[in-house]
Order: sequence, then structure tokens, then C-alpha cells
Amino acid sequence: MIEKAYSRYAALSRLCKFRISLPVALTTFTGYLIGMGGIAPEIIFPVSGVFLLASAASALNQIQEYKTDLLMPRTRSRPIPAGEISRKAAMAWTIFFAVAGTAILWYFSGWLPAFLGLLTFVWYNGIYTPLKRITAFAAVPGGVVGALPPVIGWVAGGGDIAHPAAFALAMFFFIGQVPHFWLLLLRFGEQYEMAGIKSLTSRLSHVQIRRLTFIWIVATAVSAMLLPGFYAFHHEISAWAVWILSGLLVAVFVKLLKPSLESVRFKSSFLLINLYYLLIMVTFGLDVLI
Ligand code: HEM
Ligand SMILES: CC(C)=CCC/C(C)=C/CC/C(C)=C/COP(=O)(O)OP(=O)(O)O
Repeated sequence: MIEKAYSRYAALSRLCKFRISLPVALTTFTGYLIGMGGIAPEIIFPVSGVFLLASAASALNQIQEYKTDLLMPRTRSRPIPAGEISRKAAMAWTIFFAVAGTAILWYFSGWLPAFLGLLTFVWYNGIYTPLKRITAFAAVPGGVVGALPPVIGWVAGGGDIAHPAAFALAMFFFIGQVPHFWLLLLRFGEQYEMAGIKSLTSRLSHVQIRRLTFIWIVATAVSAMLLPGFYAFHHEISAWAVWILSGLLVAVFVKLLKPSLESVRFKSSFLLINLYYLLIMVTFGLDVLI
């Protein structure tokens, strides 16, 4: 009984990609903290609203892509292609999470966070997902999906959407999503090609993609280093932490330029870049809370 319930939850968590929806909600959490300059119990509303909407978007993405997911070893054990969840049930979860997420955002945080949440949803499922079949550069417009959730938090926390800090924050997350996707391509690009999804690996060599990834990593670091110019940290040490972390990011990934490096150690690289985003968010959070 308990085992059955757990395996149902596990399938749902893979359908809704909780492992990604949670960090996405964390960006909203961070946006809220800096938008309001403190913390309030109401932070739960934009964070849970974005988590639910992100879960709905991921479930819908897997309905949209179940045929290509079946063609890639990386994705063929996802719940729809594996037959664990029917498309009908996945659609029911999508509608339930999307309505609940939008309603929470609208009712508790206001129309603008709800609108931005829906815009992110439409961007991911209506623009990014179909673009993956048309261009190998879909991840660049796709970065908007990473840029909006922190802005939702910022606005829900009372921040002005027209404030330069909101724009700088969005830019950092926009640029930052691109290299973690390029890193994935270095590992799984050929699988994307097999499934008929446009992949940079069919146009560029791995050495070229590594260089491209490094350029985007430098751009990510630069956009982070510029943040203190737009957002007044409460403690000088926080700005130093952002600069040092960003310098370290570039130093760690300069190995991407080594022509002798046959294959990038994917797992540790992917983990490191995600750890960097996490530490930047922790820095923002601690700066407000301490
Ligand atoms: C704020 C937004 C985002 C955050 C915090 C984030 C973070 C993450 C994390 C932590 C993972 C690893 C998940 C795992 O270990 O299973 C991941 C995977 C991934 N991310 Fe992102 N990501 C974001 C936005 C994006 C965007 C906008 C794109 C593409 C345009 C993207 C592309 C991917 C892909 C393709 C994977 C692999 C997915 C999978 O295997 O299911 N991400 N992301
Ligand atoms: C508020 C709101 C709606 C937020 C949306 C957040 C969200 C769903 C982010 C998506 C991140 C992601 C995994 C993109 C990759 O999709 P992919 O299709 O390239 O991945 P795949 O190839 O593994 O299927």
C-alpha cells in the first residue's frame, strides 16, 4: 500500500520535474526577499504558486514530447513513455497544477505575478518547446523561462517591475540558464539528434560547443558581477561574495578551452554550475536576512 503510494508519487515527481520546479521556486523565493528587503510569511504564496505552475509546465512539456522522449535513452523512462502515467492523467495534473498555481499567485500576490507566471508557462510550452524542433538555438529564447520566476518573486515582494535591479536580476538568470543547457548538449546532443530535435552537435564540433559554453559562462559571471551596480547590497561582503564566486566560476570552467580535454566530466560540471546559481541565491538571501 505504502509502496504503491510512493511509486505513484515518484512518477508524479518525474512528470512534474520536482527536481527542477523546486530550484525554479527558489529563484522566486530569492526575488521576493530582495524585492521586499526582508521576509514575511506571505512569501509562501508566490513560491508555491510558481512551484505549481512550473510543475504544470513540465507535465505539459512531457505530454507535448512523449514521442521524442521515447526515442532517447535519457528520457525513455519518463512516466508517459514508460506507461506509468497516461496522457489523460498527465493532462489532468497539468490543468490542476496550472489553475492552482495561477489562482494562488492572483489571489494572494496580485494580477502582475499571476500574469508573469502565465507568461512563463506560455513561453515554455508555447514558444520554447515547439522551437526545439525548428532551431538548435531554442535555449537562447528559452532563457526567458529562467528569467521570469525571480521577477515574479520581486514583484510579489513589493518591488517595482520597472526598477533596474529587476531587469539586472532577470538578465543574470536569462544568461545563466543558457550554459547549463549547452553543457547538457555536450553529453546528450547525439540523442537529441536521434530524436529529431535540432541540436548544436549537428552543426558544431564538441570543441566549438565547449568554447561557446565558456563564452556564455563568462557572460553569466559578468552579468553577476554587474549586479551590485543595480542592486544595493546591505553588506559590502555580499558584493565581494558575488564577485569571488563569479571569478571562481570562470576559473573552474576555463578547462572547457583545453583542446586536449576529450570529454568534459559532465556530472561534476553540471553540478558545479547549478551549485554556483545556488550560492549566488544564498548570498542574496543572507544579505537580506542577516
Ligand atoms: C530558473 C530556472 C532554472 C533552474 C533553476 C534550473 C535548474 C536546473 C537543475 C537543478 C537541473 C538538474 C535537475 C536534475 O538533477 O534532475 C536542470 C536540468 C535541466 N535544465 Fe534547467 N533550470 C532552469 C531553467 C532552464 C531553462 C530555461 C532551460 C532551457 C531553455 C533548462 C534546461 C534544462 C534541461 C534540458 C535539463 C535536463 C532536464 C532533465 O533531464 O529532465 N533549464 N535545470
Ligand atoms: C512559472 C513557470 C511556468 C516556470 C517554468 C519553469 C520551468 C518549467 C523551467 C523548465 C526548465 C527545463 C527543464 C527546461 C528544459 O526543457 P526541455 O524540454 O529542453 O528538457 P527535456 O529535453 O529534458 O525534455
